[in-house]
Amino acid sequence: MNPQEQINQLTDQLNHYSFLYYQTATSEISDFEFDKLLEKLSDLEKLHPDFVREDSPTHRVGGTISKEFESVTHRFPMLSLGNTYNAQELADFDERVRKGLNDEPYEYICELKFDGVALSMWFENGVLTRGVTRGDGVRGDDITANVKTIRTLPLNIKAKNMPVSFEVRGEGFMPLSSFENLNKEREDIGEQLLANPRNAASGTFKMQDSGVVAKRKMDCYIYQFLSENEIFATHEESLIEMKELGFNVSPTWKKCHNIEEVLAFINHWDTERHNLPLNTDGIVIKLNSFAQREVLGYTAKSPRWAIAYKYPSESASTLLESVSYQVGRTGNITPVANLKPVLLAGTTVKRASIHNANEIERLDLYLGDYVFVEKGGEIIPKITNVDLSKRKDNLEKVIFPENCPECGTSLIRKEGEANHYCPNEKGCPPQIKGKIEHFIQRKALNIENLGTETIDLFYKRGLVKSPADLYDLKREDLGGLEGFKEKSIQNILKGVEKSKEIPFKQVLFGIGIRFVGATVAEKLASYFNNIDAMAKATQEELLQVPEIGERIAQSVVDFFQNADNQEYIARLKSAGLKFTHEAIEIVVEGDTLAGKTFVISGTFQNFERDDLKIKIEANGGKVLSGVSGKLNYLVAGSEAGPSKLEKAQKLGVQIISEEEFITMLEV
Ligand SMILES: NC(=O)c1ccc[n+]([C@@H]2O[C@H](COP(=O)([O-])OP(=O)(O)OC[C@H]3O[C@@H](n4cnc5c(N)ncnc54)[C@H](O)[C@@H]3O)[C@@H](O)[C@H]2O)c1
Ligand SMILES: [Zn+2]
Repeated sequence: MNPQEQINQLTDQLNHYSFLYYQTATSEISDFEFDKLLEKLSDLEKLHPDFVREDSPTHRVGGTISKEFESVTHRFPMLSLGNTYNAQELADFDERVRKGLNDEPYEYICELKFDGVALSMWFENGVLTRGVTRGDGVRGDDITANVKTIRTLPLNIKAKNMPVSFEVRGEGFMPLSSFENLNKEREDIGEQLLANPRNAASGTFKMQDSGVVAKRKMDCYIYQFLSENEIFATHEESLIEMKELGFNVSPTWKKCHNIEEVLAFINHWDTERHNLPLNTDGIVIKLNSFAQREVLGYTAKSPRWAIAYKYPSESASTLLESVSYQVGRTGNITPVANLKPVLLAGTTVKRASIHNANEIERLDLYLGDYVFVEKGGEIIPKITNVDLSKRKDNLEKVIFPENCPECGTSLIRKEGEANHYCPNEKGCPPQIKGKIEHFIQRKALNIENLGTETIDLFYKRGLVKSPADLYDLKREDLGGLEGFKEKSIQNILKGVEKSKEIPFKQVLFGIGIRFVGATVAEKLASYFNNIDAMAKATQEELLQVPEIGERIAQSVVDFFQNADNQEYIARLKSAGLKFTHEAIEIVVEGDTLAGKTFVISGTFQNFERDDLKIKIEANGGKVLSGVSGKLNYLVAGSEAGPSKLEKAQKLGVQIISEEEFITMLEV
């Protein structure tokens, strides 16, 4: 291949990876490999400037803008960062800075490189007016409503000495705890898990429904202040002042006077960063003085006064021994690689997920291959690629099975879905056992003393094939079981008995309707009050329930139309489970709000929504569901529905804040 062909090939290849990375949040190669290819292209371009293509990834910021949001032109371009992977490249950077500044003294500020999405927040007269993504660096998506759901982001800056208009930038992220909760919820309802917090964050910030974004408890670390006239002399000053103003500046930054101190910072955080509430993938080293930054300037893609040092993502090579196929509660089939144990980032890895059939095809796996496993931002290690240099002849190709490995039923793959699943809901053992495990979990029927092994045993003995069978269990049935002492038998039966007191919303979650997670079950329970009303509801009626969309509505309708499910519910009913919603008893506190009507919208600092409702009713007020001309007050929280606000304004309904509501109570 001649240099021009090579440049063409690399350009196409890198643009392809970038497209996947930014638009579909998937990576076909590791970031390290991507950056190596980019460096190779950049080197070739320097040698052959005539062949540089217009669409070269070396001089463009990677993202794009999407159709779903209004696009906004940045007042100051939002650039990327140059990156390095080793101390030598870092020393080279330092050398360039030193030369560029003609040996003047200088300082660096080191920060962690937070692994999320870059956000830009505009303030006018102290008020947050816009939140914008980086996009292609010149224009980004206006995602103001979503950005406003970030609790740590002040919506209003009171300080007097601020410019009329200014901008702060930072990294929006999904805290690891939110990420884990979200995946737990998805697991509960049999949905595909999200790969890593960064993808989850970039997907979440681009959602249309900011109510859903609010629930995901996103956060943002602020690391940059911008205004037309520079008001700070150094980056350090700006960080201190922004913190003072109430912005969420991570306290992890440090001033360094030379590259040795920078290296010490890098070493310190290499291990320490794993204790932070979010993923980080490196360190950002920035020149402290703004005047000196001006001197060094920018390339088309990144500032010359800053650089990112990326921690090499830990990767190991090991033998692929076999692939097993796990069947989930909802019939999802997940291929899992069984590996020769290998040490990776301090833990021994024996298994790695391969996600689905597409991934098997992409990797082109053979049993006996040596594969690279990486932990990256992911919780479960994954196979990134095959070490082809070690591939032997006559290996057996890994082929995704056509039949369920547990029950033999032909697998199904719905159009447009990546996953295969086993449709034999009623007869496939792991699906049956999975449903029972789902049913007894703490958030559902909370039956203590029943573990996976016991369920397995009960199932094998033909004692329990459905959660409903639990309620038919008798002392005598369990008496003959090996290893069961009288005491544990009694405990199990007691636990089953106690579950009859569990509130309807938890029972509804426990019965395991597809896509009905704990929160959705709660919404449905309080809307319909009992299971019969819900079972009779049409798709249209279900869509009236707050936050219930097409997919859930359809799944609920399908569930209740199925004769087996009807019998299942009937059995649970006759066992005495609660199928009626018991409204919380309201304890009267006073009558300050007597005769007044309220609609609640958004989220609140001092109350959960339900508590706010109780508070209003306890003080004699009435809560309505929709805004009308007769309504007295709309209590608007931090992400109040725009349509409700608009309607209230039109109809002249008084809109009050949470604080104003609290003051009303104090009168
Ligand atoms: N694997 C793939 O297929 C693939 C494809 C495309 C890009 N990538 C990866 O993405 C990288 C390019 O992404 P990029 O352009 O967003 O660059 P980048 O993520 O390497 O660096 C720039 C970004 O860092 C973030 N950042 C975090 N903490 C910061 C701090 N303290 N100060 C300043 N900025 C901070 C900002 O969001 C900024 O936009 C590549 O180097 C590559 O590793 C991978
Ligand atoms: Zn099966």
